[in-house]
Amino acid sequence: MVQSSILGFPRIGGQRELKKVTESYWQGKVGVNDLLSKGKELRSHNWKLQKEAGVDVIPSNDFSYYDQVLDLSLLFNVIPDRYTKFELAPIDVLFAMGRGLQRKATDSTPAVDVTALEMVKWFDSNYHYVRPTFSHSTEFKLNTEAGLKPVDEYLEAKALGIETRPVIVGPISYLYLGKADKDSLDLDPISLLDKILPVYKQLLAKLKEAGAKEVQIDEPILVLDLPKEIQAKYADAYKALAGSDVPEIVLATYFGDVRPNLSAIKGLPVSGFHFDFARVPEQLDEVVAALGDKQTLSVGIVDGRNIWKTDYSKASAFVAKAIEKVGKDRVVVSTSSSLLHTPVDLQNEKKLDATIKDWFSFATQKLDEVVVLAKNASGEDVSKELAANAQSIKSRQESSITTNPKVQERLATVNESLSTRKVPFAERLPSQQTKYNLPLFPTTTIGSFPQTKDIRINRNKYTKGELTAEQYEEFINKEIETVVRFQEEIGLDVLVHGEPERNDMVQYFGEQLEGYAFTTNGWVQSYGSRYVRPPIVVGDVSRPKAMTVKESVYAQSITDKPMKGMLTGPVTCLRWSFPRDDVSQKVQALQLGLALRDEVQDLEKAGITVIQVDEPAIREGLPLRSGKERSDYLNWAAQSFRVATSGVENDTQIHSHFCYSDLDPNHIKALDADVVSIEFSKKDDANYIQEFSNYPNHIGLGLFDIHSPRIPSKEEFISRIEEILKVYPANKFWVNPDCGLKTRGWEETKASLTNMVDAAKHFRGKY
Ligand code: MET
Ligand SMILES: [Zn+2]
Repeated sequence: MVQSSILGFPRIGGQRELKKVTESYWQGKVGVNDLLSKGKELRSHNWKLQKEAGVDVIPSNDFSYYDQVLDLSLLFNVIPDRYTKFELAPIDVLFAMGRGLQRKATDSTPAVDVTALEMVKWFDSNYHYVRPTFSHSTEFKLNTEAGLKPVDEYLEAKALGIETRPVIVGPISYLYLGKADKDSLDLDPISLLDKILPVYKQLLAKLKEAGAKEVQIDEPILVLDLPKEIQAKYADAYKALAGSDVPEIVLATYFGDVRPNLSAIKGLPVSGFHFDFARVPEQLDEVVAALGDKQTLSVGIVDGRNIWKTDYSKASAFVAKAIEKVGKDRVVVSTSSSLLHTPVDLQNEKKLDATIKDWFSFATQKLDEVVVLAKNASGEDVSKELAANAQSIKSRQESSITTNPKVQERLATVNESLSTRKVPFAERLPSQQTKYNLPLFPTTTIGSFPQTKDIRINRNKYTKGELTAEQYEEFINKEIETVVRFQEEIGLDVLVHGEPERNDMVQYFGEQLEGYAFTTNGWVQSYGSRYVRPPIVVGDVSRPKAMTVKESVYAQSITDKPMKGMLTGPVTCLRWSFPRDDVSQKVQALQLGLALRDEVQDLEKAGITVIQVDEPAIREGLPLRSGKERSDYLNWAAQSFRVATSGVENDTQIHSHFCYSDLDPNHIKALDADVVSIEFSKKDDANYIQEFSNYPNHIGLGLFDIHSPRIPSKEEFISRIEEILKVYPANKFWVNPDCGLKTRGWEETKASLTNMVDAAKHFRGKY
């Protein structure tokens, strides 16, 4: 019998239950018991769902209140000292590491003020993990203060009558994805392997004691270009872990091609491997050749990263090929990765066009997909399911919704001159300086201001038809005015309108572009309690009419300061959508570039001549391995940005913005934006800044963390700027936060920005 499995299920709940309860907990509206019992309820719901769908191998410990990597850090006691000195409850230590904590002293508790740990993209996905941060004083041990999460959750499922396979990130990936803390910069995390292995071993032994027969250990770094030294660690590490005192180990990789690292995993004492064949089907022959004769092969063929229905006929043929090679008993049909990256349930979509909806499959539907494929491979009769599936696949292939000849004709006109500004930066700069006459250390923000409850309520009312278009516009204009007046009051130089009309920086555009479908409830976790609702590219993309001009023009009309127009760049629109799988990403990005080019030019015509085109997702789209695919990507990514932005006059100032992860300075330079803001507050890396010192275009290095409610003082800003000035010149130095402020409250926003502007003024006095 061929078995079915999944590598993980979304934990947020079909109605974002996890977000609601976590945020209520942070606000002190509910207690820790409410939080914990909601978590339990969600886990139980998800396990039962999988059981009822007939999934054979059901994961546990895929749940998390914030991030599964952070959970491991807490469990292994990888907790920098700065988080332990306040005697916080374990769950609060977890949240403090994840998002920072600033709390006034009370009679019984001391004041707390700690920044968050660094948050980084999980491979090429839009999920973020909290980076394990090690120092010489890190003392690995099982931190049992809050129980032992993997064991407790295993037992919790068992009590419901559900046998599960606990999942944890493996030791080499865990260390490799981490970094040294500020106080221990000479420390190479991987050197800690021998110290962490016994703790992993202890944990595995406890799982075995609890009854777990098998664990899923994720080693996703095996799809990266790994240095030989790292590859070489696998053999000994897994020899140390495996044994009769621990459960069988299934080692899982995903998101890419494992072949260049096959030597690292060949012969490991594990019971089986999981590979991502949805992404890289070509690796089948070679990975099979590397298997031992008893090792199982988990065939990740149902895409955990996208929402398209699996083509049963293709997938079955693939599974059959795998079976032919290793036999039925050793094949498990699985999702390519955890389903964390897909929305919970298509059935929650009431508004999707029925034809299009029939092309999709969300996490809950993917459960049925692995089950049907496994049954089919086992010889059970699933002919009804196969026939229905064939019908949906055909309907999509033959649909006219997906093609627009006009878009395709225009795409053919894209060339070098369409993607290059009229003159180089050095010649644009003087005309921009004359036009805007900005002081040294010009201050600006990244775009969004707090998305208050009031904004959400009014947007909701408008969506439901309870507000007319005029009423809603009036409301938005009032919000814009508040934001504009505040910025004038504290003396910011280049203003923004605050983006109150936008639910999300990608969805907002997706909803206005042709070729897109969007969901009402298709939430996916991005980080912590922040979820996004990616729109879906279903066909050729075009822009029927202006998308942002009205709000920007209104904002400009009420101030004399320059008003920055705000757009989301083509690559980010694509990366934060579910892309088509029937045409290349390059084609989709260039189509978006053309649509945005029209928007940029419409803004310019309307008098908005500072225009920011955000590209925070360029980095995450970078193919995980170096080589042709990566260099091609960099070319088309930069080109689509330039297609969008190069049609403007010399004195129009193009800004761009990057956040979330280290982007190679060369990739930023390839965009030729006049001003670039880069998230920087948690980086502390002088070498990185240095890369820009000889770059003529202007840079704003993010000066404070917008993911945290904490307020940096003016002095803190000053010393931060002083640090940067040691390696970066004052004459092209912009002053701005890390990113947009939409997730923050007004109180901290006001205080932080005021301090930031005051610090800029301090330096103007000195230069
Ligand atoms: C994730 S980048 C966000 C940029 C956007 N303009 C904002 O301020 O919200
Ligand atoms: Zn950002």
